[in-house]
Amino acid sequence: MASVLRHSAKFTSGISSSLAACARNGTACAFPCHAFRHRNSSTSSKIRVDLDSSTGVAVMTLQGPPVNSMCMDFLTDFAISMEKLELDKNCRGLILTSAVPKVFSAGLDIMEMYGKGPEHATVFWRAVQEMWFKLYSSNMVTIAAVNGSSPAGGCLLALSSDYRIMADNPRYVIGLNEAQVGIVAPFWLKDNMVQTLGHRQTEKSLQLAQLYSAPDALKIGLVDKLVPEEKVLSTATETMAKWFSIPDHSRQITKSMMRKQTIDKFLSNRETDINNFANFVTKDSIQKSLGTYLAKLKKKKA
Ligand SMILES: CC/C=C\C/C=C\C/C=C\C=C\CC(=O)SCCNC(=O)CCNC(=O)[C@H](O)C(C)(C)COP(=O)(O)OP(=O)(O)OC[C@H]1O[C@@H](n2cnc3c(N)ncnc32)[C@H](O)[C@@H]1OP(=O)(O)O
Repeated sequence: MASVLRHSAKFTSGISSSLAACARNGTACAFPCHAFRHRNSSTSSKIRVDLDSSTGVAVMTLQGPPVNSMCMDFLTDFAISMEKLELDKNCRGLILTSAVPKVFSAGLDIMEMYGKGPEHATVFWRAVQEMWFKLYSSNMVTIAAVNGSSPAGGCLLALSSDYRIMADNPRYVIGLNEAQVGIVAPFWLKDNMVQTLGHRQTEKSLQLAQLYSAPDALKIGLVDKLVPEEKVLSTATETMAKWFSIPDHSRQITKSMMRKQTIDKFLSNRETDINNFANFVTKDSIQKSLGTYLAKLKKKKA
């Protein structure tokens, strides 16, 4: 990542230090509390992170136009940012959002899977796994503030968070449409979706590669709440306060208990999954599907 965390915090009063202590200890603290904030910012080309140490909330803003697609740089920045936040005692919660108008994330960058050899596929898939694993197994409270369309890998970010708030715009879509692209959602992401939607709904969604409009996503439980677009981030911040009212240790143990089976299965099969992906994605037939899909995406504009 090009940049490093810059510590721009200004310790201006005893009030701010007691709020920071509140954030560290995981005790309930009434916020938004705008006074005397401590802010740490980190910016890379694809991702910006702003941590407010006084509230314990970090906002990770995806800023890779045109569509926040997940290329290697994006995945690397994401992993480094997550590691830093996870180690930061001032950080208890993470909000994911996008600075790109109308798009949360278009998912994996198809160019990383098209016309590349097995070595690249291996490195790329490990990075994709790592993104999911870091978010899904995070100790932080994670909230996806989905302020635009969120297909495939974009939906992965939302699904692996603890709570999903989406902009109430029927033109924004979310879902796992891998089958449409000619590829297959990995087992760990399928398991993640089953936990959220149940088996039957997941099976239909995956086989039909369904992208749901925001209202339909709410109906099936793929997102938890719809709010007007301009309120997505503020609602995420308010929601965070509710999750922060639970002591960190008991919430974290509960989260890891709920997610353990999926994580254990992922860890035991991680290398096989990478090999499967590398074999699968480099097959001529899959490359042909990806090429056709890419051409369709480009043609849309013409
Ligand atoms: C045996 C099994 C073993 C292992 C598992 C195997 C396989 C699993 C493999 C993969 C899992 C993959 C998950 C994925 O994430 S695949 C990516 C799927 N993503 C999509 O289908 C989204 C496609 N994009 C869109 O639908 C739209 O772009 C949009 C709704 C997000 C935004 O629409 P806009 O109208 O605002 O923008 P566009 O004009 O469509 O796009 C602008 C620009 O960006 C390019 N682009 C869009 N999406 C991608 C992408 N995902 N990757 C790369 N490039 C993308 C698009 O072509 C335009 O480019 P140009 O400006 O025309 O050059």
